[in-house]
This record gives sequence, C-alpha cells and structure tokens, in this order.
Amino acid sequence: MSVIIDSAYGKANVKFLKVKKDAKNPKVQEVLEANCQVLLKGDFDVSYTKADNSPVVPTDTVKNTILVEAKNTDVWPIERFAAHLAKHFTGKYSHVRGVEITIIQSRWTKFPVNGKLHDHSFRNEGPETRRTFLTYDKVSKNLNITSSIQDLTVLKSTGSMFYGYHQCDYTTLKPTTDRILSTDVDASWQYKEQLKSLDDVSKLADDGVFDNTYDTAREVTLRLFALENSPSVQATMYNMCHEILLKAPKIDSVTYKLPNKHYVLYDFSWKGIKDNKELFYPSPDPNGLIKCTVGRKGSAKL
Ligand SMILES: O=c1[nH]c(=O)c2[nH]c(=O)[nH]c2[nH]1
Repeated sequence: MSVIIDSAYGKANVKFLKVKKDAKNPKVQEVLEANCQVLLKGDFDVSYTKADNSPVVPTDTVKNTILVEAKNTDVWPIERFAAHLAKHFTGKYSHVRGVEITIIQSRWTKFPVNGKLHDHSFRNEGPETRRTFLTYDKVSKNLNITSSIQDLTVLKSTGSMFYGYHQCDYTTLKPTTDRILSTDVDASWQYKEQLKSLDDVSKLADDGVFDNTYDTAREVTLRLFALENSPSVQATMYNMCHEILLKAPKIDSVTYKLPNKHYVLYDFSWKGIKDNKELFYPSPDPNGLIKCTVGRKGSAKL
C-alpha cells in the first residue's frame, strides 16, 4: 500500500512589473519586477491517488490570483506581498492548509543624469536578485520567512590569503598571503521569532524592517569583502553573519553559501617567464563551496 508523504503544486515563473507613481508628482516613479512561484499544500491527496480533480484549484487560477492581487495590493516589499498571497490562498480555500511562496525581484535602480537620479529611468544590475521564501501552515500557524541576496558577483584582486591549513600526503595547494578572491554571494537571513502571524509581516514591512535588513546585509557583505584582509572564505563569511546579526535585531540567523571561484596564474615557464604575477585564467570548475549558518548564542534550536 502506498501513501502520499508530501505534496505541493502551483504556478512557477509568474512574472510582472509594477509601476508606482508618486502621488504628488506622477512622473516620479518606482518599478518592481518580480518572478513569483506559489505552491499550495492541503487536502489534495485524491487528485494524486484517485484522479479526482474536484479539490484542485487550477494552477491557472493561481497565476490569475497572483496577477490580480499584484495589481490591487501593495507589492513593496516582496515579503509583504508574499504574506498577502499566503493569507489569500489559505483564507479563500478551506482545504488549502498552507503555502510555499517564492518571489524573486530583479534589481532595477535609478541612475544619475546631470548629477541627479532620474525620476523614471532605471538600469538593470545584471543577474543579482533580491528574494523571499515564505512558508505558512494555517493549522500549526507555523510561519517562516527567509529573504536573500543571490548572484551578487564580486572579485578582489588582492587582500585575500589562505595559509595554515591542514597538510597531508594529498596536499598540493601552496599557501598564499596574496590571492584573488571571487564569489557569487548567496546570503540569506531568517525571520521566525518575530513572526507570530501573517499580520506581523505587514507591521514589520510598515516599519521598514525587510528593506532595512536587505540593505544592511548587502552593505555589510560588500564592505567586509572589500576591507577585510581575508584569512579564508570561512572566516570572512562568519564575520559578515556576525555583523548582520548585530545590526538586524529582527532576524534569527544568517546563512551564506559562497563558491570560491578560483583564478589561477598562467604558467609561462615554457617561454622562460618565471615571474608571472598578473595574468590569470578563470578556472570554471571545480570550485570551492563554503556554507555556514550563524545564529544568536543561547537560541540555537536542536
Ligand atoms: O578560503 C578558502 N577556504 C578553503 O577551505 C579552501 N580550500 C582551498 O583549497 N582553498 C581555500 N580557500
């Protein structure tokens, strides 16, 4: 006898761009481009086990809902919109027990023209995104939000070291006090203790908590990356987590996941050149991959 252990379904890659006009000066505008994924969880087992579609809210309806709600409600910040969608789906359909919602925001930023940020012209900052992932279960009232920065690619050409590591008969790496350090930042932070209900999300949003935490995480990441003479990816990412936790009291933990994208000096010994210190090649693979989650002392949950 087989049994459904877990299931979820919904719509992925529901995309929109919303324009917000300043009430006093409608030419002053903001934009938010988003890619949304909403998965429903609940009493849907018969649709899998008995081919009974009667409880299935079509994924097409999920898509329509995301778009209509994006038109009719505030989508800034994305955490507020995710909580609004969670409330909608779990409130409207009695058999929807919970949701898993992901919203990915592109980075459109205003650029200066004649020394002043233009009112309604934006440049796309590449693959970097701001994200939020919300899970909610209306029976247990369990609510989690993890927000993140992804694909922020950085490189420093000096100010990074790696020495003093474990040595054995498999070790070929040479210690260095001067290397290139490059990574695609994936930094995320978790809200849990401050979120007792979906309504708490709009309160935190009104207080600017989600935007401020995002700005803090990004600022700390870039500043420490640049300023620290990094002893290792591990030590630098820990310092980033520590400073974000100090500056963002509403979050419980911070997670970094950083590839160490190696740049390797070309070997010109075949040409008699022995002092190459400036011409590198990007080594596409393999890459290091280093992760850690840092929480507040005394609050670690086992
Ligand atoms: O910062 C680093 N951490 C490592 O664990 C490691 N391992 C390695 O080969 N190079 C590096 N660099």
